[in-house]
Amino acid sequence: MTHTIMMIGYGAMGREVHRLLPEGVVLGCIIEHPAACEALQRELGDDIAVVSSVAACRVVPALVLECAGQPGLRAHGADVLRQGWSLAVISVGALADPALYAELCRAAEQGSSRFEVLAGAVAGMDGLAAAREGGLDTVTYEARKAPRSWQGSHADTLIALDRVTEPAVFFEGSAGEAALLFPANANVAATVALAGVGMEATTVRLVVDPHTTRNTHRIVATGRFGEFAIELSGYPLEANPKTSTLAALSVVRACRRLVTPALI
Ligand SMILES: NC(=O)C1=CN([C@@H]2O[C@H](COP(=O)(O)OP(=O)(O)OC[C@H]3O[C@@H](n4cnc5c(N)ncnc54)[C@H](O)[C@@H]3O)[C@@H](O)[C@H]2O)C=CC1
Ligand SMILES: O=C([O-])CC(=O)C(=O)O
Repeated sequence: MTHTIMMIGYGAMGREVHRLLPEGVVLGCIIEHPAACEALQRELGDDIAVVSSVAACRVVPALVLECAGQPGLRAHGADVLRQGWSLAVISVGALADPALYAELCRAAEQGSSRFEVLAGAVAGMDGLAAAREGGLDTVTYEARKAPRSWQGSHADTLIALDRVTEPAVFFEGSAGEAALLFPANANVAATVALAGVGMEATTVRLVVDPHTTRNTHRIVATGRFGEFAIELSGYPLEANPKTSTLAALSVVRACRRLVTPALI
């Protein structure tokens, strides 16, 4: 049996996910910016429809993968859910906006559908969400990336990225603030918050490190379960140094779950 999926956004991550789709999963439709549709349709040929809205999509996807960035989730997420289609979300930071979160929940109720928050570039979200059931005391999250990975973000206004010679913390605040101020770089802050103690209570530190080529994520949690510290040092995608390879792989895993009887 073949499962047809749809993708919102076909940038660095979308292309990597497409390349690694498991056997039995095919990409049937892509939603992209209107300006990008024609060239992308030419590039991909007729087997994949490239459209600019949910309404124009002629396939009924088994799963919709949002790989479009926070504005893409805002633009199309609710329409997908109202259609009754399952949505896997990678631009999780957009959910730090309570109005969007509520809109997506309403749309899911209307369409009898659901959206899944993907773990993305980090690990341990299963353990954190389980620990929450017993009560969590503190959760902190630190992201450490090279200057080129922060370039073009809000970090440019906080620190001279091209002049740092030692690791430097340029942002400390809540997960909600981080996720919305750094839409292409701090989605994980919102993921950790949603799995744990929420957008306000999750403490976030963002670090620029001129000595690293990795995207490193460190999560420390304490609670009734005990405590854990997880550090994940990921390779950035070549096509976009802001984005970790593992984030794309977590989208591939969501597709794998369509074709395996045992869910892991
Ligand atoms: N949860 C996580 O761990 C992570 C999440 N992300 C999220 O994934 C997003 C995608 O990452 P990349 O592929 O590396 O970014 P990218 O910038 O290479 O690709 C984004 C694609 O989405 C398209 N797009 C933008 N707005 C759209 C809209 N309104 N409708 C349809 N398509 C639209 C763009 O044209 C582009 O092709 C990031 O912006 C970020 O929000 C990235 C890394 C980690
Ligand atoms: O891919 C990463 O390392 C994390 C990232 O960009 C995000 O949280 O938005």
